[in-house]
Amino acid sequence: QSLYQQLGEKEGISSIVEEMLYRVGGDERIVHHFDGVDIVRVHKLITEQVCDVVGGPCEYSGETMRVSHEGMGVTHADFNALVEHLIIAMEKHNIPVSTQNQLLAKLAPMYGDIVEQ
Ligand code: HEM
Repeated sequence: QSLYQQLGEKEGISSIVEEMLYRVGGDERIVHHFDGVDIVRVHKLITEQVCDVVGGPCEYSGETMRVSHEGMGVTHADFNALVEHLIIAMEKHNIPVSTQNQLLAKLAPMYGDIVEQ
């Protein structure tokens, strides 16, 4: 099974990202970054991006990570908080740890373009 299939394909990814964003919305450490943000659009774009980087039949149509997070002042702790919610979301969807780690490894290289402090 490909990583894309292990994550439940587009539908599974969409629902994992939804769960992650829902949890981010309740996290007072980082929710301020999302004030005034069109969360439906961000959900669509992150789903598309994850689908793309895990080899699914999607083409990410959003901005680069550097441009879209520029000036936000996302910290190391903020980044870890979001990843924590992603892990919990994957746990809730019964994604095996080895699969979780494969997705995290695909996202890790984006760290330098997202975190500014
Ligand atoms: C691996 C980690 C992350 C990934 C893969 C990711 C991915 C994305 C993507 C695909 C977008 C849409 C880009 C576009 O507008 O074209 C986006 C937007 C955004 N991200 Fe992230 N992101 C990550 C981490 C974070 C963190 C840690 C924060 C803050 C705590 C954050 C806050 C935001 C906000 C506020 C937007 C909306 C920007 C806007 O529409 O004005 N992101 N992210």
